Amino acid sequence: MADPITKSTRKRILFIVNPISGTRGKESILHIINNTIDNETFEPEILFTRKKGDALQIISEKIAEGFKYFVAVGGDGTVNEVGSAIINTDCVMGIIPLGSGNGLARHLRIPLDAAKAIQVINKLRVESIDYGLVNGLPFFCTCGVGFDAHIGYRFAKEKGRGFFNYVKVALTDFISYKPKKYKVKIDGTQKMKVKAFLITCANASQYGNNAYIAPNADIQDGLLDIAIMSPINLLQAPAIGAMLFTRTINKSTVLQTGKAQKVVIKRKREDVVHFDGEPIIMDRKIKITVVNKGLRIIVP
Ligand SMILES: Nc1ncnc2c1ncn2[C@@H]1O[C@H](COP(=O)(O)OP(=O)(O)OP(=O)(O)O)[C@@H](O)[C@H]1O
Repeated sequence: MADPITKSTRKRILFIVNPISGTRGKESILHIINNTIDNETFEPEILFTRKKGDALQIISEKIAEGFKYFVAVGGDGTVNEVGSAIINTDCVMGIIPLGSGNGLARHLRIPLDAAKAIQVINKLRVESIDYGLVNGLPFFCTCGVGFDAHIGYRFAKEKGRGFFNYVKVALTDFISYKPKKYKVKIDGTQKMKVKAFLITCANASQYGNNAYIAPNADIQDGLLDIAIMSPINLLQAPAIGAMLFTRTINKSTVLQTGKAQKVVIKRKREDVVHFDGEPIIMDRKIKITVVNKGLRIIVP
């Protein structure tokens, strides 16, 4: 008599690889995933994106096929695409951090080594984290206006990726960048007019590459950390840079900080905004809010 057909109880997991993220080639990742994933728990499939925005389309099709686990293989832009596709669902995101900055993975202490990141996925410890919305667009690490948005815009046009290209763009543009005037309203009550080098709303503590703009950010507290940096000159820049990387920027006199559920920023005209380092031109008025624990994610 033939064996009865048994339905697999393995969890279907899709690895979505962004081939252009970071500086490393992605050929070896296929072997690393296949050799490391726990095949008793998971039934893996691996797909490469072909263009920006692909992940959203792929994920909506795969949810219909019964997939619940989606792994972003790339940097914060890839994490943003995968995360945005599954917010407020019972789907779960994993990360293999192969990008340039890897801010969310670093915040969550997901190992930067691919095999070790997959071992974290195998353990399947799931937590819910907050995400932000900037004029309706989700972000998981940071969003902002000013110099960081300007650099995101310039970096997106660069052919090369990676930390050194990022630093090259930042150093080249620092001298010519002109701080701008903003009206800021925090939680509907606190109003201020500022001239700022940048304004960042942080869900996670860092931009990526361990550059901590909001060292005390808690990704589960239902609040955004606001950082308003006053205009700085060339002489101040090295010390400010050092404070970013030593988690002490919140002690600097050039930074005003606070926590909020809602921030409204008004500028003179429409201009660039970044969400997780991805640049986009937005209206002069930007509304930034936070959704408490709206994304399920695998953490160490
Ligand atoms: N196949 C593809 N071809 C071109 N661009 C892609 C493709 N797949 C995704 N993208 C886009 O590539 C951009 C960069 O990806 P990602 O942010 O993951 O890498 P990164 O910039 O090197 O890392 P990080 O954001 O951590 O600094 C994102 O805007 C993403 O949407």
